[in-house]
Amino acid sequence: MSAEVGLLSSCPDGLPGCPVASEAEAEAAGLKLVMGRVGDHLSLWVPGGKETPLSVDFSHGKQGYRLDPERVRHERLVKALGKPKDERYRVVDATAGLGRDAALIAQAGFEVILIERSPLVHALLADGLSRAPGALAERMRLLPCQDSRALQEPHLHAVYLDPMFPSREKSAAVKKDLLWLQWINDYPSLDEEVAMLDWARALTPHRIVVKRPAKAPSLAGCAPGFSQKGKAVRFDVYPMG
Ligand SMILES: C[S@@+](CC[C@H](N)C(=O)[O-])C[C@H]1O[C@@H](n2cnc3c(N)ncnc32)[C@H](O)[C@@H]1O
Repeated sequence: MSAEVGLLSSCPDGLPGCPVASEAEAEAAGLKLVMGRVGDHLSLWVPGGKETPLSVDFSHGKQGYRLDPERVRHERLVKALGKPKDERYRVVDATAGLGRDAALIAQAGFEVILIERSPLVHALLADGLSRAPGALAERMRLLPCQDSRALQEPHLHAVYLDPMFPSREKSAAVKKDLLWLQWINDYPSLDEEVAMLDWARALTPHRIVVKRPAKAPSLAGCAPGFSQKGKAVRFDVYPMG
């Protein structure tokens, strides 16, 4: 079950959560997270906590560094996607989250369609995209908040999937933002994993790429054609022709 989030008045309208007048009120109510604006960034944080609030920023911090064009081509995700063929430059990121992987894909030269079904995560992502540098924002199109399986989009180079997977590490070792995402999102069941892979196949992209923790079983128990393996994560590639 997803944790309830305290919503300050600076949040966009219509988000699921519990309206609060202040961070202190959210803390007193025992809410695990609170959302509101910190400067011009829509942000999520632990009320009364010491951690830096989480927001989406494609220009600064770690994300800005990862998007350096020289670094991008060495990224395993970009290698897993391969080169576009038949003039197909579009990739659907069906589990867009905070848009970090989508930004890498866009920076590698693809047009990315981003889909995110969690309204809170979607709001953070939309806010980050509204401040993204023009060249990057032009290649990233965020669809309204929805389940990606509603989408039917032909002529794709790839469908990219990065569904939540329960971390085997203790909470302290899990990165703060990943842990907070785990609090507000549910893990997919095996049936949902199967449905996700079936949906991706039905779009007939050149390939499907799935991000998994290094030691996790493959999505829906379906063996990939090959994998780009790293220490912590791997990218399973399902070539489709
Ligand atoms: C692990 S996060 C993705 C992180 C992302 N790759 C990034 O770079 O920030 C998984 C996200 O997928 C979203 N998600 C899972 N299933 C989905 C579906 N069927 N349709 C749309 N979004 C989905 C979840 O809400 C969650 O935010």
